[in-house]
Amino acid sequence: MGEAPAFLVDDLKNESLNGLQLKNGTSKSTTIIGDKTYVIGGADDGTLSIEVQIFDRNLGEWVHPTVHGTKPMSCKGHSSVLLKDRILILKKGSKPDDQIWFLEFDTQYVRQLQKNLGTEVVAWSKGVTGNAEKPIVISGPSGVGKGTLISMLMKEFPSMFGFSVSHTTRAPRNMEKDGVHYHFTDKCLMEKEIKDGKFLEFASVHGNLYGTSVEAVEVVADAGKRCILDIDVQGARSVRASSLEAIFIFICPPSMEDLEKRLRGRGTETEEQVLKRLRNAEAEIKEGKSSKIFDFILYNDNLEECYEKLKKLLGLDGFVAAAPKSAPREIILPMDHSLSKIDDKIIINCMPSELDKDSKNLIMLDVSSLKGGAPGRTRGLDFQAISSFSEGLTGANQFS
Ligand SMILES: Nc1nc2c(ncn2[C@@H]2O[C@H](COP(=O)(O)OP(=O)(O)O)[C@@H](O)[C@H]2O)c(=O)[nH]1
Ligand SMILES: Nc1ncnc2c1ncn2[C@@H]1O[C@H](COP(=O)(O)OP(=O)(O)O)[C@@H](O)[C@H]1O
Repeated sequence: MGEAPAFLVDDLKNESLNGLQLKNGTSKSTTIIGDKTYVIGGADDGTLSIEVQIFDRNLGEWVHPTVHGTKPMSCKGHSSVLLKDRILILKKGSKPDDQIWFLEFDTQYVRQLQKNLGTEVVAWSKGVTGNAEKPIVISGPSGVGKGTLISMLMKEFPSMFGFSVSHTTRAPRNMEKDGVHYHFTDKCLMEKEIKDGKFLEFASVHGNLYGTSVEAVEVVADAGKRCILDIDVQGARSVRASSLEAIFIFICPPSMEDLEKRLRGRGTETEEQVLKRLRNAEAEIKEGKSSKIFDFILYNDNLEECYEKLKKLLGLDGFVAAAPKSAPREIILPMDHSLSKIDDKIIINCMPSELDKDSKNLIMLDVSSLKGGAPGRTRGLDFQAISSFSEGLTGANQFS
């Protein structure tokens, strides 16, 4: 059984903190971690901003710079709760249909970035469990058929899968559209955005920079879809080492001759680029087969057969494409609520409304899956409606 509520703050009680510069009309909450006090303030003054100021109690001064949210979001009313090394901020609804939003603010991550120059290190996540299935990472050498297989999957299951649109510094091919196949960008800008913490992973591949932004994955998750990432082996390794749980699939060619034929047949690269990709392919295949990164290795010899195997390992064989997709679950967080944290569970106690005084409204949020790393991990958090605190702790009841 868990400890008593470990830490819970709502509303800044110590207004005497020196130098507190949050705008008028903001609501504030504080969380203390070690020798730092994190003051979270949100304004509803048209700027829809949230800021986090950090007060170093040892030094007796504010740590600069102030941290701002990456997405403009009203945060006039909020509660915050400490979770390991991050603060989870729950935005209170101001409209009846407001949903719960989380703001993850990873203190380790902030500290790390502050040493460099990043300031925008908080990310909002909608309180939707969505499609709880893991994202799919697909890797393999250039020309093996990754794009072809992904297109087939997206075409057959358009409402189930969403493609994570990567950033790249390489030039667009003839048929490629900006924002659809890639976000085409330049090296300086992408390097700055990497420093600012906007990327989940990035790598230099065939002489260009490629990366998956936090936002690219969020867009897919917001649509309640399962995310597919087409990234190279280095990127797969980074994702594997991160807290993003995914299924890792490596696609192999039947032979180097076939790979070369496909790459040349596609006709999108110059001779020099083809040779570079073929040279890199050998190392990628060796790494893909021997490293422990990948859960599955698929040989793309006959395309249709490979596609069927891909569907099978994703549990899609025999799936009727027309079957209704279950809607993402969402919960509504009313203005009046309180938070308790017990072990890895947060219990949100929503006060009954005037009209419905007898209703019990407890929501249990399981945050055990939250690990360290960049913000943006609250996606897919599981929540359940429960009727009592003890039920939440035994986990006996399922959300219905
Ligand atoms: N690490 C990483 N690799 C990526 C990303 N996007 C694409 N790639 C990889 O970059 C490599 C080159 O991609 P591309 O230029 O589109 O050529 P293609 O593999 O021949 O289709 C492929 O191995 C992709 O999987 C990304 O966001 N991160
Ligand atoms: N199993 C296969 N047999 C023959 N050609 C294939 C097969 N799979 C893909 N191709 C072709 O190979 C080329 C490269 O495929 P593509 O999907 O662009 O590879 P990748 O995204 O891995 O670079 C394309 O012209 C595609 O039509």
